[in-house]
Amino acid sequence: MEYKQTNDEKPTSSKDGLHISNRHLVSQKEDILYHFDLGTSTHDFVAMFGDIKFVCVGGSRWRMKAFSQHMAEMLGLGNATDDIPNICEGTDRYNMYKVGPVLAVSHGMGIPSISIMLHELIKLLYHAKCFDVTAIRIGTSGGIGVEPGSVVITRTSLDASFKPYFEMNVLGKTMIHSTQLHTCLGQELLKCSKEINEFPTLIADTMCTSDFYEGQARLDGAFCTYTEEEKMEYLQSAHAAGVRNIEMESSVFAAMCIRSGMKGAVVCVCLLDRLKGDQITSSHQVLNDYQIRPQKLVTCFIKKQLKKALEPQNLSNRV
Ligand SMILES: O=P(O)(O)O[C@H]1O[C@H](CO)[C@@H](O)[C@H]1O
Ligand SMILES: O=c1cc[nH]c(=O)[nH]1
Repeated sequence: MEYKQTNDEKPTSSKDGLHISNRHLVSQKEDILYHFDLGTSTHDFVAMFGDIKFVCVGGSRWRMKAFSQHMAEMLGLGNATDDIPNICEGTDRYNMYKVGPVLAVSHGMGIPSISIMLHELIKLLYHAKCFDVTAIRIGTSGGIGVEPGSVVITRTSLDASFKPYFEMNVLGKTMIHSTQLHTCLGQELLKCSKEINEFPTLIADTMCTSDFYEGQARLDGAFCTYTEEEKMEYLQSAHAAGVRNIEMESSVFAAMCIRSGMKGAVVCVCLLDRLKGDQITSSHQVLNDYQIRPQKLVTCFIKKQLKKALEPQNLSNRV
């Protein structure tokens, strides 16, 4: 097996904006973002998206719509009950909402789904000439040794063998990408949680798996080849390696933030403690309350950043 470390990737084009590293794309006359149903010949990306500073992504389309409605109210750009149009209504793959400088996009479940979305999102921001963009995944996860309802801000995304990188097969070769999230951004988010002071929040490593059942050592999938003791031993070794939650997209999200030059953070609420069980038994109301926690934290962070950008000493600087 051949390994190729790609962290020395040279951007083919970046100016001071987002990096893309694809010389083929630069010479292409038109770029169709197929899964967004958007294209550079049919849409004016600079006019539509040029002011974007924050991109928030999450698995569920309903969560991302509710988040953008909440954001509209918090930024004084509307009411939480106002309808916000889905920019990608021509396709049922992903939903996209824009509220001022904040773009909210759903990504479905798992690495392949978010990876396709991120390729098109990064190209969208590049074509729109966006710069200094912060990307945050707001999600749900299974905790390891933490109280349900706790929010974990990811330090590094680890794979199922607790390795701190994302492996991808390209042309039959294994490419390796770093999965460390932005340290200062994580600290800023933790500060916001302290200010909100409504739910426990911690910075820790997150394990990213390619499956919800066997991939996360559950005993309640359609198939299971291990004992309860083996499951517990695996989860305990994840805990010993520094993992405090498990989800399914953080590795490629972290890798693509680094490759594109976006500051990236992953903020996930824990729906249960996997050391105590596998099934998610909380009521809809409790789960809904949990799901809102990362949104509250990220809204607080974005509001603070926008306020800071408007302070006289920062007005000449970029957000
Ligand atoms: O809450 P979201 O963002 O969907 O993420 C988590 O939930 C899904 C599994 O239920 C996986 O996609 C996992 O990463
Ligand atoms: O246990 C869980 C809960 C949410 N999402 C996951 O990936 N795992």
